Amino acid sequence: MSERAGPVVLKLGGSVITRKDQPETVDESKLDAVAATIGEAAVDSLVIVHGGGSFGHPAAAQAGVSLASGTHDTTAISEIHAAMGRLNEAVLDALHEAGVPAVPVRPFSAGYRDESGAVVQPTGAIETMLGEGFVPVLHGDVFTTVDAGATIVSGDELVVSLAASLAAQSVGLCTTVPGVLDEDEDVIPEIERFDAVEGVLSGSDATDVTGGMAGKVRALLDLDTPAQIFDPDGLAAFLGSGAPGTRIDGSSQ
Ligand SMILES: Nc1ncnc2c1ncn2[C@@H]1O[C@H](COP(=O)(O)OP(=O)(O)OP(=O)(O)O)[C@@H](O)[C@H]1O
Ligand SMILES: C=C(C)CCOP(=O)(O)O
Repeated sequence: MSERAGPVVLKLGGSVITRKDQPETVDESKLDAVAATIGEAAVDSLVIVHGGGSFGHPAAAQAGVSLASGTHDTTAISEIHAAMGRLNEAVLDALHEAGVPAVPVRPFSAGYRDESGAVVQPTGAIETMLGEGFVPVLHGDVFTTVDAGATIVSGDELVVSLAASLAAQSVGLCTTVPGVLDEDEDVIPEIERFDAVEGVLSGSDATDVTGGMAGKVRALLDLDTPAQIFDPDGLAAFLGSGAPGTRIDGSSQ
């Protein structure tokens, strides 16, 4: 019997669904547009992860928390998690409006970072949700961390963890740029090694505690499944099994 293909794993970048230049501001038109595209796509097994945008990053920066820097301040932990909850609710509302059977998965209560810094994100509940025809919606979050209280887990890290543990059939990251751009602002078709593009990768345009495009490319090169980085104009193509934007494939490393 053929193995059932794993899900499509899709990241909605915080720079797409929020106005990263304004605190806790959803970009309603962009969010509704990507939700509509997802609702129109015929994808039978889909996991969505969204970023923190102007909800999570400012709250984390204010508390001095990042991928590597943790806190034991439970007020700060609760505030970051609550900010991400507000964004997760807005994303779920937009997906429901578009007819997507989305359900929330809150990483702070579902996983942790171990003593080596690796993300441990159990998938039993997520696999059961997929089996019931639901679309699990996770997000970058504050994340309990061995010997550091709580750090930040990025949506990109969750995408990598889920893609591996769920044997994703494809991985897509929808952000504000049509792909990873070279020094001439042209889309780089494929990236197989970080050092080949390090010079053109910088952080994000706004507050970002998880490394921006450089962090994204580095995380995706560790994946067994090639990933695509594209903007909302490429989303329909990606969900239709196309390969828009930049392909990140670290398998030859
Ligand atoms: N070489 C590059 N090509 C394209 N974008 C780049 C490059 N270097 C830096 N960037 C910046 O990276 C940003 C995308 O990274 P960012 O982390 O903001 O994405 P995101 O996933 O949408 O956000 P979040 O991490 O909050 O979910 C682009 O908007 C751009 O400003
Ligand atoms: C900053 C927080 C809480 C989430 C970070 O997730 P990302 O925006 O996907 O990097």
